[in-house]
Order: sequence, then structure tokens, then C-alpha cells
Amino acid sequence: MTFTLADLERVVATRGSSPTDTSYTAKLIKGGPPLAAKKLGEEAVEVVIASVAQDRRALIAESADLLYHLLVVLRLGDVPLREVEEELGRRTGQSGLAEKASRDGR
Ligand SMILES: N=c1c2ncn([C@@H]3O[C@H](COP(=O)(O)OP(=O)(O)OP(=O)(O)O)[C@@H](O)[C@H]3O)c2ncn1[C@@H]1O[C@H](COP(=O)(O)O)[C@@H](O)[C@H]1O
Repeated sequence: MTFTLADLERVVATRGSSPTDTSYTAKLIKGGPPLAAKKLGEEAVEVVIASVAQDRRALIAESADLLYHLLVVLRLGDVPLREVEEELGRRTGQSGLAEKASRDGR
């Protein structure tokens, strides 16, 4: 089964509400937006470098880091991933994808 961003969002939320000493996510959340946003920026630069270098393997790994850190930043901003998806859906307008998502109740 595919591990989705929604699954990762739930993991991040759990680490935020039940922090453990060994959790990197809990450390980021404790540091608040200044720490999490700084890490997000660093990961974005690493994605840029991988892209320009045309390093496909690094692009996948750095994109995973970037998406994870984005979910932490969203959590700290009290923004559910669903609201970002809704924004993307609005931009997609009346395309088939948006209609399907709407029919599926997402
Ligand atoms: N997807 C991720 C994920 N991606 C990247 N990272 C961490 O992000 C950090 C990336 O920062 P760097 O590359 O700068 O590494 P670093 O120098 O060790 O980081 P700093 O100490 O400088 O902050 C690394 O420590 C990675 O382990 C992640 N940490 C956690 N997750 C997910 O979150 C879940 C919970 O993790 P914990 O919160 O650690 O239990 C995990 O099971 C994963 O699913």
C-alpha cells in the first residue's frame, strides 16, 4: 500500500501531541516556526541543487525531506494538508481531476 502525505501528516500530528525524547519531529515542533521554516528552506535548496545536477536519486530523497518539513511547517501554522489540496483544487478549476476529487468527497 502507498504511504501518502496524509499518512505522514498524521505521524507529524501524533509526534506533536505526544512528543518523545528521540523524535526529530517533536524537536522541530518544539523549536517552532523559526526552526522548522529554516529547515524547510535548507531542504528546498537541496531540491534545487539535485534538480540542477539532474541527480534523479537525490531529487527523490531531497523531495521527501522537503515534503516532510513542509508538513511540519503546516502543522505549526495550524493548516491541514486538506486546505492546501483545496487551494490546488480551486486553481485546477473545472478540470476532470477537480470534479473527481469533489465526487469522492475530498
Ligand atoms: N519523513 C521524515 C523525515 N525526513 C527527514 N527527516 C529528518 O530530517 C533531518 C534532515 O535534516 P538534515 O539533513 O539537516 O540532518 P541533520 O543535520 O541531522 O538535522 P539537524 O540536526 O541539523 O536539524 C534528518 O534528521 C532526518 O532524519 C525526517 N524525520 C522524520 N520523518 C518521518 O517522521 C516520522 C517520525 O519521526 P520521528 O519524529 O523522528 O520519530 C518518521 O517515521 C518518518 O516517517
